[in-house]
Amino acid sequence: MEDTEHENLDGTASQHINGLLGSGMPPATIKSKEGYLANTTCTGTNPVLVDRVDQGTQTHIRCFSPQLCIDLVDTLSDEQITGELARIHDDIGAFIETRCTKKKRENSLKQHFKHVLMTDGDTLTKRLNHLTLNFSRHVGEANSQMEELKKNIDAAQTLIADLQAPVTVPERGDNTLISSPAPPLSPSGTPCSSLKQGNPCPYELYEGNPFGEFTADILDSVTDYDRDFGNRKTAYYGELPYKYGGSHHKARDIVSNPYLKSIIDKLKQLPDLPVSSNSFLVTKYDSNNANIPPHSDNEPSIDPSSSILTITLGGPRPVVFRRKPPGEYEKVSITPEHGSLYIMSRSSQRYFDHSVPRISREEFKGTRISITCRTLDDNEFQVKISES
Ligand SMILES: O=C(O)CCC(=O)C(=O)O
Ligand SMILES: [Fe+2]
Repeated sequence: MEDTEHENLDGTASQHINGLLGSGMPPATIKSKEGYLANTTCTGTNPVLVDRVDQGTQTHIRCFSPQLCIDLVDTLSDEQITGELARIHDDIGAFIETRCTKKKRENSLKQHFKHVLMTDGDTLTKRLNHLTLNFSRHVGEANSQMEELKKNIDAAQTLIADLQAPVTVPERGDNTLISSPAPPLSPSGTPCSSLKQGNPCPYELYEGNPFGEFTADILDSVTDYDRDFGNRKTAYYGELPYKYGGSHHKARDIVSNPYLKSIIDKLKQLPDLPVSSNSFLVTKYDSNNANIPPHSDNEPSIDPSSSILTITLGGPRPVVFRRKPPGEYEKVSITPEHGSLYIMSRSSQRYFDHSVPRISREEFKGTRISITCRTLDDNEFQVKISES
């Protein structure tokens, strides 16, 4: 900080010592003639300079202390006071004439240092405000950089998960799922026939309708939906919380929904289908407008080796799969029947998205409820039940 000009009490201008406490600046020297207070040869130790440690830089500094000056005025001799005043006032003759008594001169000197003290106080406040402002700006910038970093980490984790997932490069004309184990295919014809030859199929149908004995109506009546997305309602059950696309579901024990549990128990007993799912999302499509937009189930929280199994109960709704660019934007759709199960691999999410689009009123044949089962990874992206 530079030395500042300030008005003396009597209206004359003089530079004053401006070694701000804590400012880290070296103490300024008194302007022309050295006064008694700051004159080391006079006092031996230069008492108006105090040692401080600057908090910002942790450096040791010597600061001018106007308060110490005020305290010392009482100890000065007449001659010393006059010397100090001479340092402050250019026209000392005129000054002495108007303030003749020693007491008055003492007071004048004290006033001078009080003024310095206050001016320094103001400067300090301004500087502090300035620093606070700068600091908040830096904190703001750091926060947005942190957000950006989090997004990048998420994206990187997804990429790593995708790369680590077992990918079976399909033979030309091989329309099987992009991972093993492959469950039995539906006898109802070859799926994915509309995909270009050589492109792997994003789903596989489990043979038959293993969940035909269950009903959408009963499941609906016993299910406590925890999210209403406007276009669909969902209820989540699982031992870990589940986070996707800006939504967050708390962990909820599936035993609280015995009907759903009996459906999952059945799923776990299906032959040729090892199920390690620990996360169950019930989604209700109760009108022609109900839908889920195109998306991929590619959250880092889903175990890279997880299969994504979807059980359908109730009315038919087409599920559309699209091959992601680069390449052709091919579409393939299925209409899973009541009681059926379709399976996607986690790795297929890298190549395809899927959706349940709106349909016309005429096409709507009743509420569809799907149960999507996934294996969530108990990794850093998940908060344990106890913390949720
Ligand atoms: O209802 C369906 O078949 C799809 C549900 C789905 O894609 C999801 O929950 O991520
Ligand atoms: Fe999905």
